[in-house]
Amino acid sequence: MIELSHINFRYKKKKQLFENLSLTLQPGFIYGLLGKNGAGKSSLLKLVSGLLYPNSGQCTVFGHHAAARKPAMLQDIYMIPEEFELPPVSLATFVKINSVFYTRFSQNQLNAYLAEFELSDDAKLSTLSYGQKKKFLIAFGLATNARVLILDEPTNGLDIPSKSQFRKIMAASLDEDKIIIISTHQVRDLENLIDNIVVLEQGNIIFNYSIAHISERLAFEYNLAGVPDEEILYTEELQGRKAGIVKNIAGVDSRVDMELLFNGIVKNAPAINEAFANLKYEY
Ligand SMILES: Nc1ncnc2c1ncn2[C@@H]1O[C@H](COP(=O)(O)OP(=O)(O)OP(=O)(O)O)[C@@H](O)[C@H]1O
Repeated sequence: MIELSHINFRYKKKKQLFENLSLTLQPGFIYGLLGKNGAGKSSLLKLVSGLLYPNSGQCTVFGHHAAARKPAMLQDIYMIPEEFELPPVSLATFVKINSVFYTRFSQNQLNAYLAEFELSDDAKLSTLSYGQKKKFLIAFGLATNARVLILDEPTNGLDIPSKSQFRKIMAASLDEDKIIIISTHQVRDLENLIDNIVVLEQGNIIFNYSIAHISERLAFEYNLAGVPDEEILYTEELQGRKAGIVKNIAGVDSRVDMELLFNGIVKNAPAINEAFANLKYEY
């Protein structure tokens, strides 16, 4: 479990970013971390991986204090940042040097992921494209079998077939011990992959629900003509029609449209959250 409790954090000479922020992330789930530019997503991920220290409050990762960055925690967490630099060595050399830090690293799994992404381990990292480097890091990160995998904009730079491979590989790699956090603006890339959505705005968590609860409480409509106003939570123009989010009165689970949902939350989080009143959690 990852537990952020009562976190206060500000960058030097900047205003407070997180004020009394608390968040619990459970194993066995893939979390989508969303938010506009500057909302605090990368900062939150850095707090979880111990790369930033809170001014007060604490973050624990499977019981370890993230900020202490002890080996026991570091071998259980792998973060793929949005921007990275890789040394000018072959994939195999990188793996040889870095895999020793991860006690559950599996070469067999790595080989399978590399094959899926059509990467050969004798290639030099410096000769790979950005998308290929990213695929390599995703493959390596998964093969570490760290219980916490953090991916910042993982599908950025991936072509369309690679995005489907990514979804397939991620979904298959999740087990009941793992926590996967994916931060992204490419919300459509998360469809059918994530279990929970956490939305940040100016350092505050403005939405935090599971996809199961969302599809139970909300419905996504592409033609709102005839829908009574009191059932409508959010509307936008889509190809000349009014699309939007409505209360799921029928109670039939609906398909979650991530883009509509995100737009709705950003425009009017209180109205969307209202639909989740009296929700009973069954963790
Ligand atoms: N190293 C830093 N020093 C000072 N301020 C920073 C630093 N990094 C981020 N910030 C500020 O903290 C706030 C949150 O930034 P952060 O990078 O966490 O947002 P984000 O949600 O990841 O944004 P994006 O979607 O653009 O990547 C922003 O106002 C940003 O200017």
